[in-house]
Amino acid sequence: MLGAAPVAAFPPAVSSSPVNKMTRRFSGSCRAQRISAGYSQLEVRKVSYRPPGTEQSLLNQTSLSLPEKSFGLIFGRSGSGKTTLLQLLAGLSEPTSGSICIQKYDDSGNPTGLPELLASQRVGIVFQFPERYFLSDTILEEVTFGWPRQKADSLLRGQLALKLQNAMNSVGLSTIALDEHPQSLSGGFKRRLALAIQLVQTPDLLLLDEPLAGLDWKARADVVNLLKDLKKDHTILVVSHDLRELYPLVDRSWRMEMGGVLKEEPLPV
Ligand SMILES: Nc1ncnc2c1ncn2[C@@H]1O[C@H](COP(=O)(O)OP(=O)(O)OP(=O)(O)O)[C@@H](O)[C@H]1O
Repeated sequence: MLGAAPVAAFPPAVSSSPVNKMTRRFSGSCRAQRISAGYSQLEVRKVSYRPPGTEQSLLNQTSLSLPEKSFGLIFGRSGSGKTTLLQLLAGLSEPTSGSICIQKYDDSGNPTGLPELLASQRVGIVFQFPERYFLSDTILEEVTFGWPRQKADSLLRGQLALKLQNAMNSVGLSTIALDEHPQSLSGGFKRRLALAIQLVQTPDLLLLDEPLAGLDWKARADVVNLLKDLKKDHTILVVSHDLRELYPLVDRSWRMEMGGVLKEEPLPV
């Protein structure tokens, strides 16, 4: 299990920094040149997985692709392999075969460069009932778990404080007291905190296993609204049985069939 790591006691940065609100004006004959930025997407390519020491494959040639800043949802029967796939994506286990990578494309949809393997440091995962794994006595310690406690120079301290502030802002927790106990929060706010713990690492991909499980109707609506906001800036892949509530957010969806076979199909709602 996790040991007691030193914790930073950095206060959030005081001033709120508006994110890129500057607008540019072009006058006369001066024209804005279109920059071809392209896009990147997560690609799971024919991934199979057989746990070490077992004969049975839990995933069978699973493939999916999810463009950046999209919301993907995997549904299917209990025991079909959905959580196993999230664990592979998070780098907690290695596929037996196949690959998990990020591929860049130009605006015309042509691949640019070689695919890059997805680094586990770039992935945040929130397990089912994440509040059960809160270990610290304060919200600040929980979010900054593992940060250097002392001897950080002022530049690093400033950067970490900004990361903390951005993460708390993005989950709507910027006004809560950071010295409160995490377990004193309501159910919905505990889920917000669990998301902030991942977002503070600025992941490229956010994986959520049953984000609405165990919440009352109000907290569920609260988390759905939060995910709608997060979707604007993050690539999110969710495993859930709560199809009706998440339906408005979903860009791509897949059914996981028993035996770990994944098929892209619309949500049956
Ligand atoms: N390390 C392992 N060794 C052997 N079997 C495993 C291992 N991990 C998971 N399983 C089995 O693999 C199957 C798929 O499990 P998984 O948790 O991925 O399913 P799931 O679709 O997420 O189910 P649920 O919806 O209930 O969470 C289950 O039958 C599970 O018992």
